[in-house]
Amino acid sequence: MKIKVACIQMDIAFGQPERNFENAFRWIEEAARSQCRLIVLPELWTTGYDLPRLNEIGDPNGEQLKGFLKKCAKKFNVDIIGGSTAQIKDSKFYNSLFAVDKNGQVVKEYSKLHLFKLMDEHHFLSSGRDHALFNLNGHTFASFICYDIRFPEWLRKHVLQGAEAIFVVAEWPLPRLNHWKTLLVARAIENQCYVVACNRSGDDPKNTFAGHSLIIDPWGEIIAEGSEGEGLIVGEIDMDLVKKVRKQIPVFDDRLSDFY
Ligand SMILES: NC(=O)CCC(=O)C(=O)O
Repeated sequence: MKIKVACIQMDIAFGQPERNFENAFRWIEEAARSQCRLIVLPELWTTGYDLPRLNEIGDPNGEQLKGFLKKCAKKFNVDIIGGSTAQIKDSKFYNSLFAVDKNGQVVKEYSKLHLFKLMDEHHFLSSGRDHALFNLNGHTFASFICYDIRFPEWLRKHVLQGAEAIFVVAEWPLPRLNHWKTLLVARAIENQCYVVACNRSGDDPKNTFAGHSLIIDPWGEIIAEGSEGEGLIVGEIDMDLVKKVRKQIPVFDDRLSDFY
């Protein structure tokens, strides 16, 4: 089965959810017009890293983002991995991802496990406790948030439980572009699965972001890559290729799990 996917590599208006919802809607409309059936948004795209103002601009129980995603999914008949939002839950803040299918059903909620100290997340956010696995149209996928990709064991755990594609939503800064690309290609090769990684573009008061969203096949080939600016990064993922690569080099049969 082949799926045309789009990463929405958008700029984010700092601390201005309304502007970001308008911008995201335009991009989703354009992706749907380009026949993309699965759409991915970046990390914390509703607010950016305006963490000190989350009391004011955070999303209570993620309802604002979920409502938006459900509406877009049904209107455009697309599945959406809706990036993440600063969710307010039980008086705490989480960096939470929601995925919604084309019928408007929420199929996944995942809150970022590894908080990134360099961007002050640990001062404002709580770490999630969910796994990242979900089912979409008969396929098992897993979705992670930015810094999570530096923890190969966390991603591997999900692949061992059946993930055929890994989705990553990010706000990854430009000075570490080399890490972004290298880590993502490595995650695709070692796990023999697709990696679809959506980064933001633009600046906030502290960072310039890298863009360079990537779609990488299970052989580690980059099939689509963004520039630094805003744009749609589009590619086709072929779930049969995952099986073929895993057959050609049977890493999962050859693992010696008694040793590690
Ligand atoms: N938003 C993030 O988690 C950024 C992670 C990052 O930049 C890194 O180098 O890791």
